Amino acid sequence: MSAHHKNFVNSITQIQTVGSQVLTMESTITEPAPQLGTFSSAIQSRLPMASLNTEPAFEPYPHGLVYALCTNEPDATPSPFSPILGLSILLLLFLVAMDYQRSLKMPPGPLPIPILGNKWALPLRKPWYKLKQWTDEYGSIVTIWTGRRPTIVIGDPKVACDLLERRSAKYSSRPRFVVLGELFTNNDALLTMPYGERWRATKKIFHLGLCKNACDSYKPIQESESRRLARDLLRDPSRFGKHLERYTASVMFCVAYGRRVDTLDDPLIEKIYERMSYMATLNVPGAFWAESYPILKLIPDCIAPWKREVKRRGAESTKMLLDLANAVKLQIEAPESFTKTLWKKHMEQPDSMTEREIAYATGSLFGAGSDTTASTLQSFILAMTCFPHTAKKAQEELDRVIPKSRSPTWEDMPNLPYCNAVIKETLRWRPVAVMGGTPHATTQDDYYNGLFIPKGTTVMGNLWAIHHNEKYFNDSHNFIPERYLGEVQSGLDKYPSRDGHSAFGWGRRICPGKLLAENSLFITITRILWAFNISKAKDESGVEITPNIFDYTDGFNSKPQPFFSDIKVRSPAIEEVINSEAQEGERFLGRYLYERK
Ligand code: HEM
Repeated sequence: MSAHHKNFVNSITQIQTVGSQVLTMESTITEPAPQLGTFSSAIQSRLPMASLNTEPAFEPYPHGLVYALCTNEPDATPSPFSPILGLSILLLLFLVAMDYQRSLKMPPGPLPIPILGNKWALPLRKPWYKLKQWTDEYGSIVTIWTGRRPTIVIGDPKVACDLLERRSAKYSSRPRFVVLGELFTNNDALLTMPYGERWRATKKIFHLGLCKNACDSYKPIQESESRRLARDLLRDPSRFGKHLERYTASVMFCVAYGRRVDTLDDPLIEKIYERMSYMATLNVPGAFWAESYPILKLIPDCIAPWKREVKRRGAESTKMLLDLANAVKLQIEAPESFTKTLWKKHMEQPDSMTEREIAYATGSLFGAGSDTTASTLQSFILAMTCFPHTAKKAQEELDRVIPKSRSPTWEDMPNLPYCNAVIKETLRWRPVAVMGGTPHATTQDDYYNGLFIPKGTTVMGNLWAIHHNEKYFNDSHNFIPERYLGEVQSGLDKYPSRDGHSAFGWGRRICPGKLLAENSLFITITRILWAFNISKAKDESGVEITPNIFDYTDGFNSKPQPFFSDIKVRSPAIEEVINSEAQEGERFLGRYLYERK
């Protein structure tokens, strides 16, 4: 019997002492030690993992009920509850036995409490650290239990490609999202939609607006907005995070609705961002008991304030998306956009999609595309601040290829291998969808290397473990673009996918906005490197401020916490080009600044 299975047997006996378990089995989250002095020395010496000073938050545990069931003393007076109690205990034991049988064949994992699973051991804050720790302990494929629902956590890119790509016919659904999917969006957003006919039809709609030809047609928007971004960085470099957010918001708004975002103070944009951050809180593993016990969804709204709130916000959000889509319908003179294309199709074939589907398709586009790209760009600035020698190498390449009189363009892409490697390394080093984005789910039973993966299993590719797997990337927290130029990979396993990272996910559920995002990353990253020197900012006493490369936000998408960076234009000649190109960009974008009716 394996250690894992012995654990499970032991755990059955622990059901009666579940209360004390909760007190004693608190987990410690670990992450690489924050750098105190120099970052590079910390990296080189691979400092031991240190405790986070923030304790994981635990929710109240309903152990009282289970404990009462198990310790009920026989009563002298026959009680009408005794048969019910007896039956409940029998049912409980039956379920425990079934779970045990099933788990014997499944990949190993941490000790679950029967019926309750491992939820209590998974911290709400930055769960990807704990998931990686389990990968290190149990292997590249680990089972954890959310209530009685199994989740497979993958920590090796080869396993992820074997299952999520090569066997994508079985691995392309989504788990049940009781709160975000069913209560908040009624599963109308592609991201949480289960695999099937409806998903295929919606995916076709996305393909229409995000295929290579469509993406080529968006390039002038991306180029013009990135010219404006360069001027923003020139005028007010300390607010670089906000400028990057405005850039991606504007590109996505132009693509989705044909209207640009001139400032993030636009109340509409504030509302959209507020919706997105609310959605991110609904998707954190362990945040809602109804995810582990979907039966809780049936509690009447009047006694479930959490449910009332989710539904209220869902209705508000649908109204906002419908208003946005309808504004385009009414605006005949609005430039071409994803929404306009869908309305045209709707007019030709009214049955092809509903108004709500149009609203959700374009709403998902903005929601999935703006924050992800902006966060990746912020990670790029963080990398350039902490690893300035890589920026210098990229600038040497740019200076060789680009004449002084202009900034980089799409045509330069094949001649800039080092810059392309910087982009790949950014996506590997700090993937914004740090736990692999929305998890997949299986639609059939399967076996992998003799291990059973039942139908309905949630499957998560933990990018934090996959992109920092030392079998594929040595010194993985060090920013080394040369990995993608074949210079330092010797002795390591070859990464199993063509990109050399999995930042955009896998198989049939791979990010449909990948090409649009890659285009944005190319045009902004090369422009920033061509135009600016990026270095550590200094405090009032002239001492350099070293940002903490592990200081990232919680939530579904993780981005760097605000940090200081010194961004300075490289020469007066470049400053002149930035200003004149920004003017041209503004002229082009004029058509995207129409008044909403
Ligand atoms: C750097 C930027 C981006 C990153 C890192 C990223 C990453 C991801 C990841 C990891 C997934 C989950 C894939 C999976 O389940 O295997 C995903 C899904 C998705 N992404 Fe992106 N994404 C980015 C930009 C975009 C953009 C620009 C758009 C839209 C134009 C977009 C739209 C979507 C949609 C709609 C899905 C859901 C697909 C489905 O469930 O079938 N993303 N993305």
